[in-house]
Formats: sequence, structure tokens, C-alpha cells
Amino acid sequence: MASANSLTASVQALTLQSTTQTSKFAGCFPSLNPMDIYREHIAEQLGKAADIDPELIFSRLAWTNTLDKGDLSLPVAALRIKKKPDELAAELASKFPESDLIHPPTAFGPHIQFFCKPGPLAKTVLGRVLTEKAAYGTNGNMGLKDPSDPSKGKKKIIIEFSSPNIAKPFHAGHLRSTIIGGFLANLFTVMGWDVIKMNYLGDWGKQYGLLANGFKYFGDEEALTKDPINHLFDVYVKVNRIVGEQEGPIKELKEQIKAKKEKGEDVATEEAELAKLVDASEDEKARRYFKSMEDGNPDALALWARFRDLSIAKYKQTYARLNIDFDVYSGESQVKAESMANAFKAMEKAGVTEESEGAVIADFTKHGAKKLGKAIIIRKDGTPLYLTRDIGAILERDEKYHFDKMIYVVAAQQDLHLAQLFKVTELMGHKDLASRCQHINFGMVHGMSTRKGTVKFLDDILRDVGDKMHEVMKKNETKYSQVENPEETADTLGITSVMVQDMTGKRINGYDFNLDAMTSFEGDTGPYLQYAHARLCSMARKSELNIDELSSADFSLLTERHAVDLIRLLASWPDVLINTAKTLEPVTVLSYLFRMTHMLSSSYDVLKVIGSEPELKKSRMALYAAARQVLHNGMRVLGLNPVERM
Ligand SMILES: NC(=[NH2+])NCCC[C@H](N)C(=O)O
Repeated sequence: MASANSLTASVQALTLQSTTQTSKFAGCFPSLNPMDIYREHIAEQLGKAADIDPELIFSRLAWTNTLDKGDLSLPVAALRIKKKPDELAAELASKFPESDLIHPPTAFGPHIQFFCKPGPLAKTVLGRVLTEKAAYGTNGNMGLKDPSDPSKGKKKIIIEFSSPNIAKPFHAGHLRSTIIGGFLANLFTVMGWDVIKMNYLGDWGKQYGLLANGFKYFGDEEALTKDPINHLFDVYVKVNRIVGEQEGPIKELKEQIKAKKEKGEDVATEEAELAKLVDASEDEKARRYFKSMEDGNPDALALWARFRDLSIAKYKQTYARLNIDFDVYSGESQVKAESMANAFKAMEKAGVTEESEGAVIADFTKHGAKKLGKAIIIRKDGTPLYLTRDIGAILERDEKYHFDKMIYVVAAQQDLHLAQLFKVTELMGHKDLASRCQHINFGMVHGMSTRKGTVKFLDDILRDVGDKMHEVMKKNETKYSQVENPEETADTLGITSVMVQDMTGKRINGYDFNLDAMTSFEGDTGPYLQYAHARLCSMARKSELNIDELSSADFSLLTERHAVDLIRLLASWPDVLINTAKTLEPVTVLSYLFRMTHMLSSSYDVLKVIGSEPELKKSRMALYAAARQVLHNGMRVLGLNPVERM
């Protein structure tokens, strides 16, 4: 399983080996990243030939988006030499000495394009992929506090994601947060960070009172243990219906009182009646119940804790299907009153808060942040709010974990909330803490529902997509009969479909949840990606070669353009990961993987394995095995489970 924990092991093995082999350039790891061998080489050679600081050249060498632009490119304007860039590029290109590693470079406008010579590249890249396996592309040095002194340890990151609300549906926003957060956790893990995965549950508030009372009327012990999430939701819906029914008469009576008062009539009877209605209402009972929780009533807290524990146990099962396990189940309930009180004092002292109609508010417009408006910090009745808890929590986490970075993966609908949280933190005097925090947001998903109805629990969605994939698989009888565990494979393919659809665009773009589109084999979909992986696995089986011995193949036989381009693409995988650590976009990885699958599918006819001479067969199989490995590594970072047959 591609849990972040198993990824950690791959990273560590390689990092240890790389620290013994360092480069004179900062951030250059030739033993981890083949392209760094080339960057180092170009920087030194060009530096010497043209008398330019090699460090400057090294830091300006960029990767390319398409292979026709070279393997590395140097935008010469960045060298800050007073000459027309086009002329300078031509001049420097001509000065570049003959090299074993690089073809004579060409100037293309203001860029110099460098193309690697295929022979040595194939040897380095394929050799490494086949021996480093899951560790190829990882870079444990990126997460070190001090890359020149590993004994100082790793940087620590908290990634808070998923964070559903107990007893309410797990909606599309939580699904996206789960997918993106899981991906970020894997990404930072392969970059050598110490990652803490945190789930901040919506597990506190008046809705709990409602739920607890509702459970007295509609609860069923057996149903609760069997399927807590669905049962609690049922109870929640039923008791909410009563709340809805009671609202009408209360509202009516309030209007009557208002009208009578305007006419100057006596309303004593009506007011007494209203007080009675309100007092007996579920809403008021819920408020009282929650108050008893806040006051520490042991019975109320015990019931709440049971609901919470059962829900978490169930969530864990669902997360496991997505290859995710959390290190910490925190939640709104876990924020200490003391932390909120301390935060409140700090806010008061810093002049962030003020009184307004009995409540305490923060008016950001007075603190140079017009767009953030005003926010209530403490309600009129003295109770804290969602924002207040987040303020307490951010301080607690800072104290407890001493993190270098914290990411909140939350829908763009909460942009204002997180901006307010970070601003308050800064204004309270924790500017440094605020600067270590980042909101990773994302757009909305429309129309997420199952085929049978609109129930929006994650399990239902995953089951539905899995069923659909099962139908698709059954259509190919011969293949279907060879799949060992078709149900499990269908489940994996379904989950892949959902996740790939989610990661196809930039995070901020919303999309329509489209069951037919995501489960199709046409286009860049999850099933297509899995198919590409399964096909490479099948090729390895049919070749009857020993995959562990392929690194001894003669790579110089791989001379065709298709082979060379594929190797060049495999060479860039470590750079793709480094770039992803900057964009923090799953699509950066995903589009790389689809580029590879397209290249593979156009290679099969040209680079045949079966039927080729033994040596050629072996070297081509080595190429495909390396491609499979990188595909596998990329899918694992995305949180996908690559299948071997389908
Ligand atoms: N620290 C936070 N506020 N995280 C986001 C929590 C999301 C919240 N439970 C919701 O469903 O809307």
C-alpha cells in the first residue's frame, strides 16, 4: 500500500547514500537527480569557457516543458550580461566545448538549448531506476533543516486535511480535501520532510446536543455499532425534521406578538405561550444539552465520546481504501478553553478586539485589511465560534509540534475564514507563526451523487464507482477471468477514477462529478492510467525475463527516437517532483504521467519486445520496466494503487 510510511523508507535509503556525495552547488544532488549531473557539467564547462560564475549558470538552468526544447535550457538574460540576449545565446552556445555528455548546444532566440547524448543518459537513468526502484525521484535532502548537516534533522510539516463534520454528510469538499491532502502528505514525505497528517473534525457544537437528544427518540444500539456514520446521520435528519416543524408555530407567534405590540395591545399571554414553546423545542433542548457538555457533565460527554469514537473507527476504514491514515485525530472539541482564553487576552492586549453590541469582535478594516471585514470572536452569550477555536488551535499546535510549516487543505469557500485566522494570528503578535501557515484551497465539485439517489457519503460514492468499473471489466471475458480478485480490482479502479478526475485540473478549478467520463478508458482518465501500468506488467510477464537482472542490459542498443525520448522523460522525473513541491498541484505529476503513457502507447509498435533478438529484447524490456517503475512511483505520490492486471 502506498501509505506515506512506506514511502518514508524509500526516501531514507537514498538520502543516506547521497549525503556522502555532495556537489559544490547548493541544492545540487547528482546522486539523486540525474539532471543535476548535467546541470553541474554545463555550469562548469560553460563557466570555464565563457568566464561566468558557474554558480549563476547552475541556478538559472531550467527544465523544459517539451522535449523538442531540449533537456535543459538556459535563458541567458538571467545571466545579467550587458549584451543582446539573442546574440549572447549564440555566442555562448558556440563557446561550449565538446562534451561526452551533451550535444553541441544550440541557441534558440534568447535561450540556449541543451540536449543530452543518449548513450550515457540511458546508462545512468535506466541503471538508477532499475536499482533504486521506489526511491527513484525522491529527494530526502529537500526536507533537511540544513542540507549540509543532516544531523540537525528534518523539517516538520503539519498537513491538516479531510476534516469532516461528525453526523453530517461527508460532502464533495471533504472528498477533495482528502485527496489533495493525501497527495501533499506523500509529496512532502518523498521530499524528506517529517509529515504529520492531521484530521480536524467538526465534532463539537449545538448539533451534538441535537444528535444526543435525537438518539433518545430514534437511536438503535445495534444500528449504531454496525454503521455509525449512516445511523447517526439518520437520527440527525429525523430530529432536524422536528426542529423544522417546531419553527413554524414559534415564528407565527412571534409575528402575532409584534403586530399586537404595534397596536398597543397587551401580549402577556402570548409571551408566556411563546416562552413555553421555545422551552419545549428541540432547538432549545439541544442548546441546553450542549451547555451541559461545555460544563463537563460526565453522562453527556460519555455519549458524545461514544459517537465520536465510533465515527472515527468508521472513517478510518474509508480512509484506508484511499491509502490514507491520519497521525492525529484532532477536532473542534479538542481545543482547550484555556488556549482560547489566552488567545483572547493576547488579542485584547494587542488591540485587535473590541466590544460590539455585547459581543467581542475583530474589525480587520481598522488593521489595514479592508477585505477581511469584521469577525465575531465571542458571542453575546459568551460562547466561542468556529474562528475562535481555530485561533486557539493554531497556538496549541505551534507549542506542541514546533512545526516548520503547516498547511490547511480547505475549500475556497473558506478563503475568508483562513485569511482572518492568519491575520488575527499575526496581529496577536505571532507574525512568524502566521508566516509558517498556508491555506491550500480548491474549487467546488458539482453534482456529486450516487446513481440511486443523492446520499453523499464517501463510502456510497466509492461503492457506486467501483460497481460501475466492475461492469466495465466484465465486458472483456478473457481478461476478466484472469484477474485474481475482480471485486478488489474494481474497487481500486473506481477509486482511481474518482481521484484522477479530481486531480485533472488545477486545484482552484471546480468540476462536474461525471461518473461516465471518469470511468471511461477514452482520454486521460484513471482507468487509462491503470491500464497503462497493467499493460507494462503484462509485458514483463510475457517476456519471461528476470526483471531483477535487467539493469545489466546493453542500453546502447536503445537508439530509436521513441526509446531515447522515453529515457529523457524518465530522466526528468526527479525534477518533476521538485517542481511539484513548488506548485503543490497534483496535476503537475498527473500530466507528466499522462505524457509518459502517451509516449508509451506510440512506442509499442516500434519497440517490440517479443520477437526481438535476445540482447535487444532485454534492453527494451529494461526500458519498459523502468517506465513501469516511474509510472508506479508517480501514481503512489498521487495516492493511487497501481494494479498489475485488470
Ligand atoms: N482548521 C479548519 N478550520 N479546518 C477546516 C475544517 C472544515 C470544517 N470541518 C468543515 O467541514 O467545513
